[in-house]
Amino acid sequence: MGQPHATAATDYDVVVLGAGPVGENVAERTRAAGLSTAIVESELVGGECSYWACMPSKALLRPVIARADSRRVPGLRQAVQGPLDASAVLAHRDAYTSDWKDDGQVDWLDSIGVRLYRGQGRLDGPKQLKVTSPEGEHHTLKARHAVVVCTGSRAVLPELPGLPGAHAWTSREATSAHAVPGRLAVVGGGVVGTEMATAWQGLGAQVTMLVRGEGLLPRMEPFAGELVADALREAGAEVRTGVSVTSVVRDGATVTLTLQDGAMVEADEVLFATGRAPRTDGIGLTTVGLADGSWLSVDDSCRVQGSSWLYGVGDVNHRALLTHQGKYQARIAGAAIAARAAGTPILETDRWGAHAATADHAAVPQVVFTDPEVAAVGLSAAEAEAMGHRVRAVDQDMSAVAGAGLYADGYTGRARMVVDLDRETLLGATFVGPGAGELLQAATIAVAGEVPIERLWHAVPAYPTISEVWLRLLEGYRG
Ligand SMILES: Cc1cc2nc3c(=O)[nH]c(=O)nc-3n(C[C@H](O)[C@H](O)[C@H](O)COP(=O)(O)OP(=O)(O)OC[C@H]3O[C@@H](n4cnc5c(N)ncnc54)[C@H](O)[C@@H]3O)c2cc1C
Ligand SMILES: NC(=O)c1ccc[n+]([C@@H]2O[C@H](COP(=O)([O-])OP(=O)(O)OC[C@H]3O[C@@H](n4cnc5c(N)ncnc54)[C@H](O)[C@@H]3O)[C@@H](O)[C@H]2O)c1
Repeated sequence: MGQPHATAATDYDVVVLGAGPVGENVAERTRAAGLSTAIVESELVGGECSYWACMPSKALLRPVIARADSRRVPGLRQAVQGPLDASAVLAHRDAYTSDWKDDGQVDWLDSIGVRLYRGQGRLDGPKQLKVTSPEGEHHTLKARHAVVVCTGSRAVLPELPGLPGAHAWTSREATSAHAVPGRLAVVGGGVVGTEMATAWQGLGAQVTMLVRGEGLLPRMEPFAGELVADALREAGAEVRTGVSVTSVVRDGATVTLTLQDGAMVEADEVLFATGRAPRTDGIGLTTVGLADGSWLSVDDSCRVQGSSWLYGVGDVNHRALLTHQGKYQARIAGAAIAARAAGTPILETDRWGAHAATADHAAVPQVVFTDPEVAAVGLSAAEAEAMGHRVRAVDQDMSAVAGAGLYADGYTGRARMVVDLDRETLLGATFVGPGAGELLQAATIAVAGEVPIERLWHAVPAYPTISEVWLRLLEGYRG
């Protein structure tokens, strides 16, 4: 075997570490601005989102939700009573991950003139990275203007006796498994837990959710978690709240979880959906005065606090762990890097300026693809009050809207808008119900646009769509 060899340093205007959706978008923006750009990736170009998160999870969920929706339509219900064809769903998921191959995304990087370095990258002092390729080659990359860390996040497992030997699932296994387990225990009631419980219960597993808090989706309006828990139970899952797992033991095909009251839960697989940690350990942060393994604290242009050249974009900055929000940050950071490289004296970093990711604070949209779907943007009523806003929450039963009744027999859903009483604009909105995800963009525009209620009154929803819930909410506010 030959000795690993080092190449001479190569200079680029911008070097991006991590080619997930966010790193790809930063590179695309800086290239479009005429800056030479290299990107470093240790696994697959496309990142967590393409292979172990958004794409495979939604490919698993779509048939589950479509079947549930169909069963609520008179005349169609009886045609969709059978089980899903799980192997066809898993094959559909495999197609969405391109069988975990990134050729298409590599070709795209090539087409936009971004140089890809495959391997593990780490900072090596200011504006410099070392990359070790899978073949053991070492490359030194120097950045004239910016290094952008987009290394994302990984699942966190709690420290529990027995867990290391229990072959527990994280989000990676939950999105890439090739067989439906008979019994699946899901620990954690956040977004990953509720989506994956919905998917695998729908695919035929017997799911038991073990949630230590009072309910599901604790960061959203309380009715969101309540409606999702009701629906999961109706689909046959067990949802246990206020329980903590204290140990895990795997014995062959069976995993046994012990709870704080001594009760035991047996399953074939257990998913820990208990949050995320930054993938910043071992990437050389200490060589630039930062703590190894820390989330990167950034300003609104996504530049690391106190640095003139280091950026942290996407999950790694912990502002909003969502693909679309990371890609938004990538557009903002890309523009800021280009402006600074061009010597622009003053950047537009004021609220809603071209170089400020203001929406991260005020208008983050999220759809949880459960049945019912949960769609939320901006602040919940509790968050708005905690931030000192004078607010009024207006609620509406979505089943009262003609379009909802037509969409599904016995439609169950609820909507809330949170109004800033001082400005008479929306601070947030939440819709929970079948098909609710597609209602969200209108709310995002209202929140990000700070559209006054008196003008929203003129935005007439078409009859008979579920969007007429807007009219009911506005009537509820205006009386
Ligand atoms: C199960 C699940 C479902 C989700 N569903 C959705 C959804 O429906 N919608 C949504 O908006 N968000 C969703 N998310 C969140 C979304 O996946 C993340 O917000 C998104 O992937 C973040 O993108 P990123 O580019 O910052 O990081 P990542 O996608 O994690 O990409 C980081 C990349 O950096 C690479 N890397 C790391 N360290 C190094 C290194 N030292 N050298 C070289 N390369 C390195 C990694 O290999 C990876 O390719 C989901 C998350 C999970 C877990
Ligand atoms: N559709 C989407 O937009 C989507 C889908 C999946 C994930 N995501 C993103 O991925 C991120 C990660 O999701 P997640 O669900 O892993 O994290 P999360 O933070 O949303 O939920 C984790 C849950 O686990 C609980 N928990 C933590 N430690 C625990 C323990 N030891 N025992 C029991 N419960 C414990 C927490 O209280 C929390 O409720 C989210 O922030 C979300 O934005 C988005």
